[in-house]
Amino acid sequence: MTDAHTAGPFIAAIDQGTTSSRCIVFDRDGRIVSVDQKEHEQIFPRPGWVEHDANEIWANVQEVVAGAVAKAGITRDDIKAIGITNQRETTLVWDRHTGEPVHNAIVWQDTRTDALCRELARNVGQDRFRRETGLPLASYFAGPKARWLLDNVDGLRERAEAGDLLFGTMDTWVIWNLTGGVDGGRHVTDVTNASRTLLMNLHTMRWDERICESIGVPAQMLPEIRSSAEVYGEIRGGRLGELLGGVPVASALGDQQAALFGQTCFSEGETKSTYGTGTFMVMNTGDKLINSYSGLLTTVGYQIGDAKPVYALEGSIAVTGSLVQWMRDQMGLISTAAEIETLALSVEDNGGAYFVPAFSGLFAPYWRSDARGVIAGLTRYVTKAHLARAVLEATAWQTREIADAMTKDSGVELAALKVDGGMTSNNLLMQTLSDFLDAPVVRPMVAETTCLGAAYAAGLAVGFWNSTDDLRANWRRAAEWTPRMDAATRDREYKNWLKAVERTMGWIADEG
Ligand SMILES: Nc1ncnc2c1ncn2[C@@H]1O[C@H](COP(=O)(O)OP(=O)(O)O)[C@@H](O)[C@H]1O
Ligand SMILES: O=P(O)(O)OC[C@H](O)CO
Repeated sequence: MTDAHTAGPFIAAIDQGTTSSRCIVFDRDGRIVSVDQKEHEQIFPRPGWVEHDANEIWANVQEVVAGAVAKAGITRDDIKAIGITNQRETTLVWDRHTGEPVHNAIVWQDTRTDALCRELARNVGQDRFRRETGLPLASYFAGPKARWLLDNVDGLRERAEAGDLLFGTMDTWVIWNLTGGVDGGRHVTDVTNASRTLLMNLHTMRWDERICESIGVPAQMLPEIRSSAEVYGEIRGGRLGELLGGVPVASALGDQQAALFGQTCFSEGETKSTYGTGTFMVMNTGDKLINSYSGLLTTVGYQIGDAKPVYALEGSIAVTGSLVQWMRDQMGLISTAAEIETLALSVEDNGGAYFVPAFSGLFAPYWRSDARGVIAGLTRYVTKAHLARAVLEATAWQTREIADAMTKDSGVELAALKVDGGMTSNNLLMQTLSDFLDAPVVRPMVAETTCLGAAYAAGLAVGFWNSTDDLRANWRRAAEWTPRMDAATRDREYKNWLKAVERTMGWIADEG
């Protein structure tokens, strides 16, 4: 991967993701110099529960940083800063004296706090959470996960109240370890990650005492909230201390916000959508904190140093790429993810079938945990090729529903959608997306927008890049799709999709 024409200095970025950790070294033009990546175990102790071993993750992070540095053939003097981006919401509590996690990390997909969230909604009400934190009460977010740990691990609440325990999302865990761990590691998070806890007040960018109290998380264990681009500390101690001691740790952004940054969506109204296991569409809303009435999340896009925070609206879709995996692994209808395109292209249309993959309920814009998956419109005519089309269309329609909600909430029509992630290699899907959105869809040259965003923020913090204009100049289009579908067909198909969505609701009794 090393590019012989690339000269230093460089910025490194760590992406601590849901399935793997990776480190990428970038040059001043935002080009990739080297990559190293390692998967970690997905732990499923019970149906609906998903955990990660935080020690394994920290070991992997050290390994991939060392790996990327070695592949680039560079030393600490060549690296001006390191940035962090991470799977959001995944929650960890550890002992500040020993550095040992008290339990596995509870992953964002984990639904064990469903009942707790329903109870909080009954006792405290949804509105207050929405108003102050921008989020609906849902098991997706970090605060209730921390409360679950305090309620379910012996002696934890007492230790938390005594100030012996630290809470963090994965940015916090990685930064604390990078900057010295038990030996003075910095206990910080950034505004984007804090905005996914249900504990931060979006108006003040501080922990909201009343909300922390109603969820039941003691303030003593919470990290300091900092901007997304500033020096939090330096790499110190351990294996990475030897290799990169003194390198500033200079950014933290939740991975979807990092992708917004890496896609250089710096102006109000600019929107990106990342197509991986799930899909996350994020629109920059500038200095406007827009309360969503359409089922979106209000969140922080980024904050560069002392500048004002930039807000965003987000539509999160739980199942997109994972539906393609399901067709491959559970149904055996394809043998690789890429085959879904060939199969879908063997027919003209969906043959009347619509597939709503509400496997674990529906995220945005519905937030219904009582929904379950449905294939509607089946007749004897439908083949596996039609189903392949319906699978791809499901991703495109779910995006369309979120785009509509964003227009409703923000008053801004989507001018174009910047895309990234594994599914964007599917041309049919990208064309379908443009058709359903009736807007251009564009993909950049550097598909690793998440790491790139973290690198950009770290580079800005240490003056490696001077302004967001420098970064914009690095963005290059690799591909563009424009709408080809007539309006009548689009409207008819959209109505059918919405009818299919209705049929998913209320499948699980006594939830919602
Ligand atoms: N050609 C393709 N067509 C449709 N889906 C694809 C294709 N290639 C990969 N995928 C899907 O994209 C996902 C992987 O994308 P990636 O961005 O690596 O995800 P994540 O970062 O969430 O792990 C998988 O769920 C896979 O099924
Ligand atoms: O690690 P990813 O790419 O699956 O992203 C997870 C999201 O941050 C969850 O909110």
